Amino acid sequence: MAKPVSIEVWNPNGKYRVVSTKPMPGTRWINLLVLQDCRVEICTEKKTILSVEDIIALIGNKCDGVIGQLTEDWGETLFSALSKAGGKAFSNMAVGYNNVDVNAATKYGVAVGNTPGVLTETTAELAASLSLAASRRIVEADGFMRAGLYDGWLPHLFVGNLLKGQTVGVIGAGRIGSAYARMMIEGFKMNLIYYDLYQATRLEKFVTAYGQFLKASGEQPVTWKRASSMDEVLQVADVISLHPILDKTTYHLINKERLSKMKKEAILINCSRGPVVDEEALVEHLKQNPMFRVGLDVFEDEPYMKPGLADMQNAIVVPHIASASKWTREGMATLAALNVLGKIKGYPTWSNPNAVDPFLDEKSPPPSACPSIVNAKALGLPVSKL
Ligand SMILES: NC(=O)C1=CN([C@@H]2O[C@H](COP(=O)(O)OP(=O)(O)OC[C@H]3O[C@@H](n4cnc5c(N)ncnc54)[C@H](O)[C@@H]3O)[C@@H](O)[C@H]2O)C=CC1
Ligand SMILES: O=C(O)C(=O)CO
Repeated sequence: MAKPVSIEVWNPNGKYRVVSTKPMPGTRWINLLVLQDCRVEICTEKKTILSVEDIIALIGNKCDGVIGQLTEDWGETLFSALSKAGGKAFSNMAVGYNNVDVNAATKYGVAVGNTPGVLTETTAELAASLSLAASRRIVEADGFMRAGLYDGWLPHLFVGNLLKGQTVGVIGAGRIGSAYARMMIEGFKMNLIYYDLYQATRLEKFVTAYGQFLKASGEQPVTWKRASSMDEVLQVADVISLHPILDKTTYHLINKERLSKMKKEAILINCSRGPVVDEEALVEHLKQNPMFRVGLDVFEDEPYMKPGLADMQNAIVVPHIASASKWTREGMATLAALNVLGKIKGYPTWSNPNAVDPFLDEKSPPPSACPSIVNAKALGLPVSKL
């Protein structure tokens, strides 16, 4: 770091120094930290992505914990700097933590938090929005209107796909993948095929029960299938949505060969992480297959798009906004702050990171626990009995 970064300070005389690398939505997260004797320093630098050097400067000589962002490279260098400054806690303001070297954090005794659950429905809603926008060509049609090209109703104007009765394919049927699947099944009566390393039992039960309900109402029941391979999903589904974590096993999960297995008129949605898709291969596929459509919230080299993608009419692109609802972003800030606070105060970790609601209830104080620490086991941290 060359020069000091600009900061805003809350509770200057607080005992514990907590740094947030970005201003975050809402004030509850600040109040919770201040109430527990933290001096909160928020980086207000007008630079979207902070470098490792910027963050080292923010950490300084004494820092108890940091709340960071998914755009930052939290590896050996930063965890070593944080540990030298006496820090024992870091939390991403995100559920995904592929930007964090968890082993390095563990080596330096730093707990790594993330923010599961609070963004499940919001993210799934964006995936559903992109699915609808792509199937009904909403963005193309909007551009056509604004360009003054509409001169009357035509039988062939922006004809898209009907979702009802088609098959939705989910790759990675965890929290978000399952929530998305439910929206598409319940909302549009699509059948489900999914691929995950684990069985999505609750999702399967839901589809079975919903299918029975539809049948009892005299309607066509919906069905589900757990695919034995990802390729089966690609071959069968009309709309495919990607929701796995990003790791070595999911890097370029969708590549040239896999794209070629999908239906020519399929829709591919990605609200997981950009590198899950080989974006260059995708651009080529979009060029060769004009009826194939994609809805992308994430990109391989964010904030950039691969050459040619922005020119494709059959692609809808939005800037990583899947979790961007007010309630969710405020909740993410709260969970991230409570992860850091909990570790500083020596609280145990919450027993179930899939059930973090008690931390989000603004009317009552949060439990004395860290909502979600991903290396809790490796660090031997106690588990909350609450
Ligand atoms: N675009 C955005 O703004 C957002 C993106 N995300 C991304 O979504 C990801 C998923 O989040 P959650 O659903 O909360 O996580 P989760 O852990 O509940 O679900 C991930 C699922 O992926 C599955 N999986 C892992 N490796 C796989 C593989 N090789 N093949 C197939 N499935 C595999 C897991 O078994 C799990 O069921 C996050 O890790 C993050 O990267 C999450 C929130 C917002
Ligand atoms: O939480 C995440 O992983 C995101 O991508 C932003 O919500």
